[in-house]
Amino acid sequence: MIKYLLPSRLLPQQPSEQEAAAAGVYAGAIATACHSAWQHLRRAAWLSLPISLLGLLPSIFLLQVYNRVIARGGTATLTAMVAGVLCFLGIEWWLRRRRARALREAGAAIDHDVSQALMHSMLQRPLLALEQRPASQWLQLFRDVGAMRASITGGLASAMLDLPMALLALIVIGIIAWPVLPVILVAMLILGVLAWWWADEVRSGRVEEIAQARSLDRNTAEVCNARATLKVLGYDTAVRQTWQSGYDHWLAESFAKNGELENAREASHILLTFFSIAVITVGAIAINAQWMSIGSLMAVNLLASKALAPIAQLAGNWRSLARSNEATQRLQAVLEEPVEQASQDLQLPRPKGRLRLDQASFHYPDGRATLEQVSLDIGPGGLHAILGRNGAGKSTLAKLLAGLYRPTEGRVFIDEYDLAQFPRATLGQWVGCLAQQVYWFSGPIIDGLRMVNPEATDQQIVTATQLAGAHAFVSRLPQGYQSVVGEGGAGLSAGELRKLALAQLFLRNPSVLILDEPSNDLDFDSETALLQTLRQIARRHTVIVVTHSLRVASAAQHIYHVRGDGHVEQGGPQQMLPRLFGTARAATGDSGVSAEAGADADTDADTLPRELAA
Ligand SMILES: Nc1ncnc2c1ncn2[C@@H]1O[C@H](COP(=O)(O)OP(=O)(O)OP(=O)(O)O)[C@@H](O)[C@H]1O
Repeated sequence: MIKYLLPSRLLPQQPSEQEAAAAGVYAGAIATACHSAWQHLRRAAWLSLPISLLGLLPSIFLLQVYNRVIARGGTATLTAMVAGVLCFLGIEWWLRRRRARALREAGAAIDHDVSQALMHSMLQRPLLALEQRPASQWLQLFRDVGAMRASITGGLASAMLDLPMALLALIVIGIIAWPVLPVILVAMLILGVLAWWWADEVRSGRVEEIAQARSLDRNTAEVCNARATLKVLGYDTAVRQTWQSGYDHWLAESFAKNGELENAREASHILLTFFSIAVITVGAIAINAQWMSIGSLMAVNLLASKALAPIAQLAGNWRSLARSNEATQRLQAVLEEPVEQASQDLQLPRPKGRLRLDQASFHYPDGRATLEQVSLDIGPGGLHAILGRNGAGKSTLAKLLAGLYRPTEGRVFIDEYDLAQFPRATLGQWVGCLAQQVYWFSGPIIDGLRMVNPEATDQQIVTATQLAGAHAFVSRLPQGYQSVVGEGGAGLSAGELRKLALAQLFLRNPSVLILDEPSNDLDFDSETALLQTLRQIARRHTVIVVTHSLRVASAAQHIYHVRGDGHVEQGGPQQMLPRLFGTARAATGDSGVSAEAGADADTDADTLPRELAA
């Protein structure tokens, strides 16, 4: 953190253009945020100078009261002095408010810039990178931004800004009560050394404590996510024990470190009192020797606390600096990770939907190869099924075709365009996906549908839900399309959620639709209706379905068998299905589909994509 707040000439050399391009585009976000915070911090530092001067007033007032008012009985002088001090107190209050505001603005600049960069960087990363880090870790990173801000707006910043006051207090002490100056200098030295020593102790301990707190957070988040599953499976005892052991470990560490900090704080307090007594003792001796007045001693007592307080305060605030430094390093490392390139300004013609894999291979980061030099030519148009055993690589192939994963070797094309040149946001308009796991954002159903296509008309929304088989059940809800769904789709069944997600996909009207096990959770009639819909859409769009269902596979015109050894074989259903399922074809059950089960009887599915494209 400190590194980023240093003046620019003290900062390490700027990275070369090549290095900057290799790093994430958000790598400079913290430095930029600190630069804007620095403007506010500088204002706070300037404001600290008059505040420091005004901070000397009470001691000068005390000195004058002893030397002029009490010694000479000057009531008029006292009245004038009180009026003057009140006036200056007003000014100090105003200055202090401005300084506090400047610190708040510095904190807000950090919070705003770094949080935004973090959110953008998270949403712009490739899917594979997102899959490597769980949600709880992202939440912790957002909390880290708060830790960075706290070190700027908290006690540490105030202590630093009060350091000029300490210097001024020393100068005044030197002028009005020089015999006690050595005592105060020694006190400052001892407190400074102790602050540094404790800082070291706390720094190392704190990092360990933070690591444990983070691991506990992750564990807690996982248990919270799995709470319903644990209840259903009934094995919460083992999980609770693991969580409890992590929690106890962290609590013990935190308790010990808090103890160390409290010891440091209490020791500072006792030392301050001890030095105050030392000042009075030395002052009394100096008064007896007529080297200074009683007024000077009273004033010096106040001044000594002004000189020593910021140093004592530093001791108690190293913890927030250690936490902030640790948080900043972690955030910097994450922001340096690469993100997807920004979308092109050029509006390219909408592709017809021909997908082509050219000698494409894909390896997961652990080195496992899922696909080896696969070449495929899919579409345009038609219903295509990807089949294979569990773990063979079907979803991986679907993600490659959707541009969600980049091939480690070879290339993937949509029409003549290489997918690698587009960020997912651009590709999403052309290649729509229905994921294996459906997630629905909380809020009214209509908002969730509009989210994917804000320009969709009411008619288009209703047609899309009819086609997806969702209109009937949504209409039956007491609030209809305004019904509020909970986080992740809580309150709806798995099949209902899948139908709504399908409606979202239709609303985007992409050239290629890739559906990962779309008939999961659907009843027989709904699956039949889905097949009818997909076949109709496949007349003008490329529809690719990852499936284990013989009925869905039977409806396809082309089959791609992911063998699990990195290779994919293809052929027509007549040739492939008997080999894969031991039977030539399943009954698709096209007849007798109820209106509630899927596409409404009066919905012309064939016209829907054209209507949505309008
Ligand atoms: N993010 C990942 N990191 C590492 N390996 C992964 C990752 N995702 C999947 N795999 C592995 O890659 C292989 C293929 O996974 P994939 O999800 O493509 O299988 P699938 O054919 O869709 O399986 P299923 O029918 O069970 O859905 C599996 O062995 C899986 O363990």
